[in-house]
Amino acid sequence: MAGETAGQGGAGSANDRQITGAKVIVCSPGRNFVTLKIETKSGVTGLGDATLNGRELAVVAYLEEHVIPNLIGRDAGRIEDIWQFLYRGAYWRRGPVTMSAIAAVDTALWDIKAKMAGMPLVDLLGGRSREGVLVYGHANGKDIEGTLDEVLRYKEMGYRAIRAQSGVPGLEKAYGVSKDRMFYEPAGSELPDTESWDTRAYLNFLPKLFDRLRDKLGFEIALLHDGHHRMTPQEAARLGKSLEPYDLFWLEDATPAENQEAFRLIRQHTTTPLAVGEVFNTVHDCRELIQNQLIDYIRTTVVHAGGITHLRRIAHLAELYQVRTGSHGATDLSPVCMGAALHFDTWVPNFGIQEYMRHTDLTDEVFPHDYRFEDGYLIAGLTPGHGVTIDEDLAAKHPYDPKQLPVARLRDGTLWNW
Ligand SMILES: O=C(O)[C@@H](O)[C@@H](O)[C@H](O)[C@H](O)CO
Ligand SMILES: [Mg+2]
Repeated sequence: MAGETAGQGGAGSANDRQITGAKVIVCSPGRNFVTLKIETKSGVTGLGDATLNGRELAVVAYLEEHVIPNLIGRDAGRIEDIWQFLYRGAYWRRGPVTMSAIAAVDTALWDIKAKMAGMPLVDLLGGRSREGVLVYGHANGKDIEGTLDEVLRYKEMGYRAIRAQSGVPGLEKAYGVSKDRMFYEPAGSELPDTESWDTRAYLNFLPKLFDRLRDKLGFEIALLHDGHHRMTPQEAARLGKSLEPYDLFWLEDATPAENQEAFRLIRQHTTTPLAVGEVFNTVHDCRELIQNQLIDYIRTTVVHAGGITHLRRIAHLAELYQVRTGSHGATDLSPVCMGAALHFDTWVPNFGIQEYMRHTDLTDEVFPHDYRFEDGYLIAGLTPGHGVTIDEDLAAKHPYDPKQLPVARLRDGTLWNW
């Protein structure tokens, strides 16, 4: 770009920072991941996660057709300007596909900038606010005793916070209960499976699960639960109230949050902490929730909420209203997202907790990384950048495998929120 000299866009010269190429790597080491790799003239490259579970190829097309051609020749150091170009310049703003594509670019550019500055991403963001990032794991079972066994197993593994999801009597399937004990992969078929749902059965059952868990565990371990968008506000209020004796760390996705006002009704009835936001893509999806303190934790992520640049804006707004971060971290967010998220989590002042569903060993081989689990925390590494790379040869051995998320229907056949 005309008139640029070293220092205007960060480490290295503008020439070094010039974007010379970018490519999308799609792979499926057990599940699908979409990764954007940006190359600069200096040879320094950066990675961003662009995985949108069940809609992966939409983001691939968006990146390849509408984003990458606009990146070539730009200064990789101008992260904000590129973000604004991709957001405002798109005209059709917001939404999961657009914001996941922008997120991948943004994450890769932050990775490049930190590498060129020779520092771990957390230092570029402002330095460590904590040594380790408190994480929660996913324990689930087909019934109360099965779930209790899994919660105890996660406690043995060193987790200090554990999400508990159980099968519900009378229902063939329930959200969050996996066939494979460690790795819950809901996108299990090329076209959506149909799962049946009965909210009343769930509402009458769940307090019994947490009563048993607290009776066995006591109150030291933080317990979480994901309602996964299934309840009406009034039903969520009833559940939150019934769970108060069990001191949950949070009740997540209590009701669909397109209508942010719905949380006011839940808030009036219960002190159970509320978390929401894994499906949000910009600050506009959660502004009223945060400003009216209708929630306690915001679940937005690096990969689905516009990258580090936008997630930082959401966290700053949340900080003003004493809302803490609690980023989504399911297995359908790649290790690239987890790596960047951990640097963000280690810096962000109003940190709450980080979801950590653990990836399979094969996924970790495709995405070598320097973060590690220790005594209930994840510790971000000291490698310059976000600390995650990709083994492209190994990735190429695991091609895309079309999968979609399930749908849910009530007993009368009504299509419901999965
Ligand atoms: O909180 C969670 O981890 C869940 O809501 C996710 O497992 C979610 O169902 C998947 O990420 C959807 O792809
Ligand atoms: Mg969730």
